Amino acid sequence: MTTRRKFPAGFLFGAATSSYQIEGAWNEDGKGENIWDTLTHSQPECIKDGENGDIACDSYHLYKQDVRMLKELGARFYRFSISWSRILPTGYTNEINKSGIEYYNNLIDELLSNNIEPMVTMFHWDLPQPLQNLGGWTNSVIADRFEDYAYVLFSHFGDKVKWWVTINEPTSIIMGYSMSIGMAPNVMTPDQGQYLVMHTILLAHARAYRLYDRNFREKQKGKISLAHSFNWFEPKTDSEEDRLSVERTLQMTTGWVLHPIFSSTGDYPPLMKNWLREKCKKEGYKTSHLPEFTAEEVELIKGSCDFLGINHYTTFFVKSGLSGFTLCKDAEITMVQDESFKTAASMWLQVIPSGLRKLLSWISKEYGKLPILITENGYSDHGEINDTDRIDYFNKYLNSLWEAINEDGCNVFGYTAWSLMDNFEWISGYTEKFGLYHVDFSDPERKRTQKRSVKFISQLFKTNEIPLQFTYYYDIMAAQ
Ligand SMILES: O=S(=O)(O)CCCN1CCN(CCO[C@@H]2O[C@H](CO)[C@@H](O)[C@H](O)[C@H]2O)CC1
Repeated sequence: MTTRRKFPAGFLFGAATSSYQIEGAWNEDGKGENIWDTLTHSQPECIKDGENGDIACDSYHLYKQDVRMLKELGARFYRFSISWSRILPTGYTNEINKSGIEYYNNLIDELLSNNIEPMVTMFHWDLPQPLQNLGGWTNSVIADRFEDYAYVLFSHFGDKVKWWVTINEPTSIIMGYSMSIGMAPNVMTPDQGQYLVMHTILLAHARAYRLYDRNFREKQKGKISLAHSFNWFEPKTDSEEDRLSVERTLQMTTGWVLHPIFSSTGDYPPLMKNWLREKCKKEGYKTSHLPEFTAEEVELIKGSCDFLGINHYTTFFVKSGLSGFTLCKDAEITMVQDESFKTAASMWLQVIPSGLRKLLSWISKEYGKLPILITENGYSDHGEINDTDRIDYFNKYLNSLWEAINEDGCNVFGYTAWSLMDNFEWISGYTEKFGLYHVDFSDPERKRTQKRSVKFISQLFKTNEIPLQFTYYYDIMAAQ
């Protein structure tokens, strides 16, 4: 299209990373061990290239270079995560690591002196190992530990940090307790395990939110959310059973997280409660795998977000029944891909931009015009400097976002590119690259180099308008 597509005035553009993926200094200056240190050291076979985050991008020492890159991008904010075990080496607040506090204060001050807003993710998967030894997120006591950790963060950084994301991607965290794909802590719990993990995560998130309400909000005036991984789903065929499968998948992956927080009733989605009660009974279990919230817990969680953070990458096609890959076994559905769409270096990531507009409209229909921040969106390749596929991806997804805002009236107030720079991509190690900046992991200096997509993103960030000279034609989904 040749029409100029401008985002609303004041639209917030930024870039994101996470502590374990970029910092390195895994055991430096008093940092404690976390579950990704444990996994990559004791089970390197879980990682595609056997690699780890011991050094990663070495941002613990090179954070000033990272801020320079954000400045060059014209980023309004930087979404980074704080390593729980760098602040609290044992996970408990009996020992607060001064060097950890100092590192994040230095990073925050460097950002603020460059007019870049710090946006802090409190937990991005790197749980202190001692807390995993208690059972990790399957143990509801972690909600208490998370509230204590939140108190330390609000007290030390809340005067300068006005944007908080409590927990990154609850439905990805459960993978480490329920799927044998190698995500930390890589413990296979019985089927009930993933539901205990989500139960604790929702309580932990809400406890941090209410703590902020009670002790900090009046003085610090910040905003808090969580970041939900929301990949869209399309029915594989237009059969009734495939369309029902999509609705069931949406309720049992996204409703699982958002219904307790954003629905008028709170609590888990009725469809999910009924489906699991029937399924567990049929399979001979005494009770449903889904734990129950008390009435006060329903109230504690309901409304516990000032905005909604959405991480979106791709769309899956869903058919009923279990006949292959699925991210929601209990929904009895299978997720397939359509080879007519381009696939990134990450096999799970297909370029289907219409999915972003559709999921935003689904949220509006389900929960109303919530203020939404896209907290992650990006494309992976093998580290090419001339990353035209990444530009094509951003161009298409930003057009889809623009249409959701301007044609569907969705209340999206910002967008975060994943990621500022190439980094440790979890079980894919360094074999898949999401960065706007290339990082040379064979260079002890971890040299950062601008990729071509920086030209596209920096022009977007600075003009608030989708650059036209990069325009490619939309995929067929958007045309339908
Ligand atoms: O192939 S499978 O589907 O069986 C599992 C593969 C592992 N998935 C990949 C996608 N990730 C959600 C996105 O994960 C997010 O997106 C980024 C890119 O992945 C990460 O770097 C960020 O840390 C994370 O917030 C969850 C873990």
